[in-house]
Amino acid sequence: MTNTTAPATAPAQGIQTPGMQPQGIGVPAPQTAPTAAPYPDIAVQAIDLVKDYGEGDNAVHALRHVNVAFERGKFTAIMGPSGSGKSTLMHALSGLDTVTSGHVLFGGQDITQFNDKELTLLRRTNIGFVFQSFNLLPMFTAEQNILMPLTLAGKKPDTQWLQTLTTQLGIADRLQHRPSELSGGQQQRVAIARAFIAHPRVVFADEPTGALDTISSAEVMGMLRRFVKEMGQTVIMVTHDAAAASYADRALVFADGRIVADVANPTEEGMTELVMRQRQQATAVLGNTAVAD
Ligand SMILES: Nc1ncnc2c1ncn2[C@@H]1O[C@H](COP(=O)(O)OP(=O)(O)OP(=O)(O)O)[C@@H](O)[C@H]1O
Repeated sequence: MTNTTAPATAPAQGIQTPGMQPQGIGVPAPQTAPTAAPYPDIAVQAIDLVKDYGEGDNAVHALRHVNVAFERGKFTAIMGPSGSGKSTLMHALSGLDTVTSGHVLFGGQDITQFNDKELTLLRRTNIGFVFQSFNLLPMFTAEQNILMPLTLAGKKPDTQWLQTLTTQLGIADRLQHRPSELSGGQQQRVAIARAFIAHPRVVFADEPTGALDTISSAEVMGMLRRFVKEMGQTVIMVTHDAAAASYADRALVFADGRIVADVANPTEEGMTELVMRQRQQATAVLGNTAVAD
């Protein structure tokens, strides 16, 4: 078992912004990296997570000792300026990328200790992904795309769940169409059905509304929210869209590899203001650096 440098508690980190209610989970962090789920309410947790790209003077510090726990059955949005570390955190939490130091507990298991085979199995059975560009396979029908995670895992299709999901998403009559015959909003709904088909513990969504118009975005976000509220799913979403973030139970704001705000029940206006402030601060820092240079 590996010793961690985790603090005694791992609260949701960050500056609590006036007028916004903080939502620190305050989960006691384990003193050593555990192999069983000690905190059943936590779906995934980052402990003292560091990710550096490159070394020495050229190193980019993408994650700077991030501590955060994501509750089961909650919808969390991650916002922040470009380059602040949002995607890096999501890739670390979902086992898509390695970290420099620290731990990721997924269902209580330290996945930073997993080998490639274990990570592939984890992603196939416990994680669903939704991407900005849908990532559907063009030669397959909508139904075949949705069932792909089960097909790859050699599992039988759960026809009842397929029907429930596609009815809820309003695509039950589009299942025999190929992606090119569907609108962007419909393609994203197919991608969402695919993300949930294998009953994953966590669905990670990376800019799910980035390629959609305002109306399709609102529909897709409403559906994600329903899956969380009515079916107890856990969703973690990176977004630049404050309107999308307002569907979440909680929003984290990243800046320069750190969580700088942790907001419960975010509103579009509140998140727009917060992210704007972070962007201005980042620009001011860049300006000062240029002057100093
Ligand atoms: N493979 C890589 N090699 C070197 N640097 C990288 C790599 N991937 C990311 N970075 C750097 O790490 C930092 C964080 O990047 P990350 O993609 O996590 O930011 P982000 O907040 O998701 O940005 P965006 O909103 O633009 O997608 C950035 O400075 C980025 O340039």
